[in-house]
Amino acid sequence: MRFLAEVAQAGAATGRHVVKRIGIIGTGIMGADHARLLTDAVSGACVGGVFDPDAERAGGVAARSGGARVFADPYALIGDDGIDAVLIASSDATHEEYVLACVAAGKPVLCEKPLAPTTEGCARILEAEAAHGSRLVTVGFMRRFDPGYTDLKAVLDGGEVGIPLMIHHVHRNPAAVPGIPGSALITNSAVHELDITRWLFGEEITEVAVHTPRPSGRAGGTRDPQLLILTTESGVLADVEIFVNARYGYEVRCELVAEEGTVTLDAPPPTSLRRGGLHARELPADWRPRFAEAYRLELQDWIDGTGRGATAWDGFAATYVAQACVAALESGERHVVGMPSIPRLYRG
Ligand SMILES: NC(=O)c1ccc[n+]([C@@H]2O[C@H](COP(=O)([O-])OP(=O)(O)OC[C@H]3O[C@@H](n4cnc5c(N)ncnc54)[C@H](O)[C@@H]3O)[C@@H](O)[C@H]2O)c1
Ligand SMILES: O[C@H]1[C@H](O)[C@@H](O)[C@H](O)[C@@H](O)[C@H]1O
Repeated sequence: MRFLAEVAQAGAATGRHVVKRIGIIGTGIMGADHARLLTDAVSGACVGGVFDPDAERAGGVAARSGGARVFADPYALIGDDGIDAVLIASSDATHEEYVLACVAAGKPVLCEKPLAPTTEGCARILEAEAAHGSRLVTVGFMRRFDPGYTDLKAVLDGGEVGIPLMIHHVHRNPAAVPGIPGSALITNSAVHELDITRWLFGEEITEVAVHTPRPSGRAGGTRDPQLLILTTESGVLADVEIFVNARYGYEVRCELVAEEGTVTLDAPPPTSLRRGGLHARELPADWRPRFAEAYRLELQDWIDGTGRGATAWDGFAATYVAQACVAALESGERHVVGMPSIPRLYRG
């Protein structure tokens, strides 16, 4: 984020240590976790204020963040002179209105994924940023900072395994809210694989298909699991198994298949137990332990203004492909994505 970089430079020039005061909107699981990281694990930042409709929850996070202010109005937080940048971790449907308010106020904003659940909502954000004239928005696709994914990309980009042909993704959660629509598996969960596939290969997804086996009896009527088949511009085939009621734990892994070899991204930690005829490794209950380092690096990058995070365009593109996948799920047919061309603000 250019603004945060400028603040840092100003601090360096005057010899003062500048701490950016972050306002957090939404202090549920992710908002609380980001507040903890900003307070304890990220340098150059503090939590300046929080808002959540659940005032008690907001108060608890503020107290654990060194006594941050609790705002009664999210727009007052966004407009406050004591808040340098905003982190949005409220529910998906609320992201658009808060991101637009941040852009209107000229404040850098890190918005949890998805940027917005609809392409229309994402497009309104692109228009607002274009009218502002520079990038303010970062999207919380934290896998771009996960050491496993960055290693995999380095091997691929270094040419060590040659031309990529296929990638197999597995994304499993232990349990989801019973009966959620099948589309939510795509827009809320598989959207990570849509982003990471674009990022890994540096190209767009052009065609999608979605297959469903008989649904798990544990899914309360949801079409779960699903198998997404994606084709990229150069002809790489990516399959994504998304299974949000897998019961046994949280797991994300993948295997890249290329002309000269394969690269496997397995689930950390590396420690495993051999005992009584078994070789076992503990699995986390959710994404926070699995991607702890990715969240920390993502936040540090945002605070430092290095700008490696996903842009509003990346947020738009992921939602655009997700919408094509939802159409493919509903029709049972293959869909051509037809991605619009990238606006000038996001080129290069
Ligand atoms: N990057 C990741 O790996 C990751 C992981 C989990 C969740 N997420 C995303 O983070 C966001 C939050 O997810 P969560 O798991 O923390 O959910 P959560 O339900 O635990 O928290 C959401 C919070 O938003 C608050 N909220 C509801 N309506 C609001 C409004 N109008 N204004 C402000 N706050 C409002 C709720 O009171 C709640 O405290 C979601 O968009 C989700 O998709 C990202
Ligand atoms: O909102 C969460 C989050 O984005 C996690 O990273 C993902 O693994 C889950 O499937 C999803 O429900």
